[in-house]
Amino acid sequence: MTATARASTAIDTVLLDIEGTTIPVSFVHETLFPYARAAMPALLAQRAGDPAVRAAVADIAELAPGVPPLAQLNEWMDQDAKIGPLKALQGLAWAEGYRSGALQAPLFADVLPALRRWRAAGLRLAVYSSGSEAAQRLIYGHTTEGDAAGLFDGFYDLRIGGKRAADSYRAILAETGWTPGRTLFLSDIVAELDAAAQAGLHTCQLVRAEDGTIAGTTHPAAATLDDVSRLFALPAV
Ligand SMILES: CSCCC(=O)C(=O)COP(=O)(O)O
Ligand SMILES: [Mg+2]
Repeated sequence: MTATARASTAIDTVLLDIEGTTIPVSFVHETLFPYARAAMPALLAQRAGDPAVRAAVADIAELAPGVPPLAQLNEWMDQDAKIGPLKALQGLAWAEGYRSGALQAPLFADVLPALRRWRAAGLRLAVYSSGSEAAQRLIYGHTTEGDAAGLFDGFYDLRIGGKRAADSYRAILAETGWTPGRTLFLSDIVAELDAAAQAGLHTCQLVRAEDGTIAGTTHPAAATLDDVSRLFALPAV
């Protein structure tokens, strides 16, 4: 693996992480996660008949037999566990926050202009996050700069597998038919980039000053999506 981008490579698809890549870690950890934690007891009690809640509770019972669902969810939230039923229920909790206007997602300032430019130039854009597909559509549908969800062609979540496993990226490639050598994965987390690189994708680490991201040494690094444009010869300002 090399930390030098191959600028001559014709990238046609950009797959993006969310937290720490397009949206500050602080928004997820200091706004979204506490909002979901506070909403969880009422969500379980008042919407127990909702098929999505029932399915998540059934998944919890299978993963943690005999543990009360709320206790298990609190433990997972304490651990920041990336696990399907927690992510599904967090997404349901956030839906109400976005609907009421209590939640609005702050994109890093460079994100929307770059995504619009890339998209206008014909690049395919997709999201891969541990947050549920519904939560991904919500966060991009309710940014402080308006609805940006339409910029993306695909949304991939834990259904495909965890972000630190190379097989997850292989599964996305198998499902979409994308060419790995023309696909660029952007994330702030080196373990995720390592997994994507193992599957043959190009990688670039977003090292966000606001998040205090620690730069690795094994992937090209960029402070903004404009830097990504320069490193990978994507349409730039
Ligand atoms: C859909 S925004 C919330 C993201 C989330 O729940 C999370 O755990 C962060 O995951 P990511 O894979 O984007 O780092
Ligand atoms: Mg991230």
